[in-house]
Amino acid sequence: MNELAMDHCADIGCHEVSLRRHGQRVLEMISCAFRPGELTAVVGPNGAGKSSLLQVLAGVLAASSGTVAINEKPLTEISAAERARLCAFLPQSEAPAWSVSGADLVALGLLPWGRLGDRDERVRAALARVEGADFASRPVTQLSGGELRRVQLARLLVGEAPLLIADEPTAALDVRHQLQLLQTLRGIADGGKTVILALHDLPLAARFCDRVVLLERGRLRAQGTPQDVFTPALIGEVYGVTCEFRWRAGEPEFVVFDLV
Ligand SMILES: Nc1ncnc2c1ncn2[C@@H]1O[C@H](COP(=O)(O)OP(=O)(O)OP(=O)(O)O)[C@@H](O)[C@H]1O
Repeated sequence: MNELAMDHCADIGCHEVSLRRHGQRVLEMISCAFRPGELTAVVGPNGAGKSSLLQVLAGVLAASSGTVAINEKPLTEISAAERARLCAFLPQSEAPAWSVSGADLVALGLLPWGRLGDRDERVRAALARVEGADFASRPVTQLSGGELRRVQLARLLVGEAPLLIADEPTAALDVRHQLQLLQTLRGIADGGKTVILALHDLPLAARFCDRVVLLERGRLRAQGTPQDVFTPALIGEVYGVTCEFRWRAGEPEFVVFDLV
């Protein structure tokens, strides 16, 4: 058996989750489920609650009420060490605290599994997935924004947690690396992992994701397939734009016409 694969799959669900931050209600009675084999995009306007929801799912923030459970076990009953083996999380932004090499930063993603004989090989393979071999020996404080993000993504990908949660993973990437990342994450989901992403890029979400969770001002506005959720009426209303979504052989063409 693979040395890392202790938990093979992760069903994660939240039930009536609400969250208050500094007295402000930022999530209100959110219920949704994420299954192995699925790539889900959490979308919505700025401030809708995407990062907050991802942090609650990853156990970084505790819900004010409601429950989050992985494989039907409440997150509150899962130890931090066990959670780290179940869930790899990439926050929206994260400045490097000190100047380690790219390879050492990626290797942090293996910490939940202790010392591994093939650490270096795993780190090399993860960096290769983001075309980041050249960053292995570079101090991370000397990388560009997109290069650093790719190293952080390699850290997300290096372990074998069955659940991957990434907050705006494509935000700093050029178009080639956005496509490459979504293809990689699609393949990871097809391999049986549960993958949840906050995304602003609706065409990318439509093209690669199985499911979309649409948040609006802390509430769950819609969830379903991209074709269910990405309708001009709904997206237009939630984002305050006029837009057109056309579907051609399952591929979306999305055009924003104007502000409303
Ligand atoms: N640390 C914090 N303390 C208090 N309120 C916060 C904090 N972080 C976010 N908020 C508030 O919570 C709400 C949801 O923020 P969140 O970051 O989850 O939204 P988001 O959908 O990820 O937005 P964006 O697309 O801009 O990243 C917003 O009203 C925001 O102002």
